[in-house]
Amino acid sequence: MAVNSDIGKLKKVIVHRPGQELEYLAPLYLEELLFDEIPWLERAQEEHDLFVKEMHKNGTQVIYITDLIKDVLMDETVKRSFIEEQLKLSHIGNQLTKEKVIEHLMEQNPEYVAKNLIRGFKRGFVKELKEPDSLADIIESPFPFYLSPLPSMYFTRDQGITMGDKILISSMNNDSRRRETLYTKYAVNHHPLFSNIEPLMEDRLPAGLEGGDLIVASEDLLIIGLSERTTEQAIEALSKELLIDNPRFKEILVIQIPSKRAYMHLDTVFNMIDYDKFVMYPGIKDNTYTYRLTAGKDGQVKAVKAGDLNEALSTSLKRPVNIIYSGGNDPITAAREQWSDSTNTLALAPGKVLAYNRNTVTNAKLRREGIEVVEFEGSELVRGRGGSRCMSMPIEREPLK
Ligand SMILES: NC(=O)NCCC[C@H](N)C(=O)O
Repeated sequence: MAVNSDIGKLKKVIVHRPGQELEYLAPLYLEELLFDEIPWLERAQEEHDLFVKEMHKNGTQVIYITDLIKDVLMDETVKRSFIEEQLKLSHIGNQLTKEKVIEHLMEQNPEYVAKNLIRGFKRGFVKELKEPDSLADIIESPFPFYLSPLPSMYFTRDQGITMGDKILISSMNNDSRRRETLYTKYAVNHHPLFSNIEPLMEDRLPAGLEGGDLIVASEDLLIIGLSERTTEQAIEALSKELLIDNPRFKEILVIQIPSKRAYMHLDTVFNMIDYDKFVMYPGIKDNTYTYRLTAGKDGQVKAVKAGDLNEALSTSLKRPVNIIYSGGNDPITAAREQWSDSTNTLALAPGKVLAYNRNTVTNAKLRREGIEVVEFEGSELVRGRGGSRCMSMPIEREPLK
């Protein structure tokens, strides 16, 4: 089981079917939970099922993260530790209340725990467990949750990245997404599915490194986005690990994109779709910078500016590359389709991508450039600001020829 590219035929992938967490979204705290709009759950689930169906047609094994967690929570010790770690990151201010919630969850079956820690718990829930008599229980607060919902849970890409036979658990930039990675961590550490995949760096990664910023371009080359979510500190720590301490790549190419909500990760504006083809949102062309990181002679990572993106990619991949601009030649269309994740396609195989059908101009352009585009409807899913790449965590791809 390994991932040595971002385009090899997709064999196994981890996803999350959106659940009731989307019904806990409300306008007052949308920004805090990193959403811009409120999706309609039933339709979002139907769309997600279509997304999964297309992957099945491609011969991909699709695994739901909640199923993995249900399995690992059968062990009572693991269950307690998972619940306790989740609650450490909660808004529950009173220790007794926290203990009551832990005991309540320990009495529930693994499915309830796996799903409801994603859905979240409202503050009013405490009344079912104990007299709300502590200051923390009764305090007036505009935020109605003891445990926030995790509405971005269906963007499994961001939660972990398989590189070769190792997996890196992301260190999320925002508090509101931090609990998501506990699902990945517990699956990786306790589920037999991961018996051949080792975790990388464990808890040694500084905050600010999310999967949407990483592209395993080849066995030798890792591309990392320096973005709103991924910091230079985290990139430096990861490069030291991957280039010097436990060398896995010959080179890391950093692509710095504008730090902006609409482009929160590299894969919202730039993506690899074939051996030599990339799709990119043209609106960031003039504000994108590249840096090449390699192992220096002194046991330190050496960074140099890598210049023009096309040249940098060609040099790193040792072949000429074709950067295909999304949205046609019209800046308004390009910006509209970027907002709807036109570049956020998932490679099912080299030159074959899964994409939202709404990005008609980009999809037509990709086809003209020889890419096979498989479409699905994602009008509700897109409201969370992510496409098929964001919604998938590949754990096995066929090696490239
Ligand atoms: N790789 C991605 O670009 N993921 C999309 C994440 C969307 C989520 N609502 C967020 O803002 O973090």
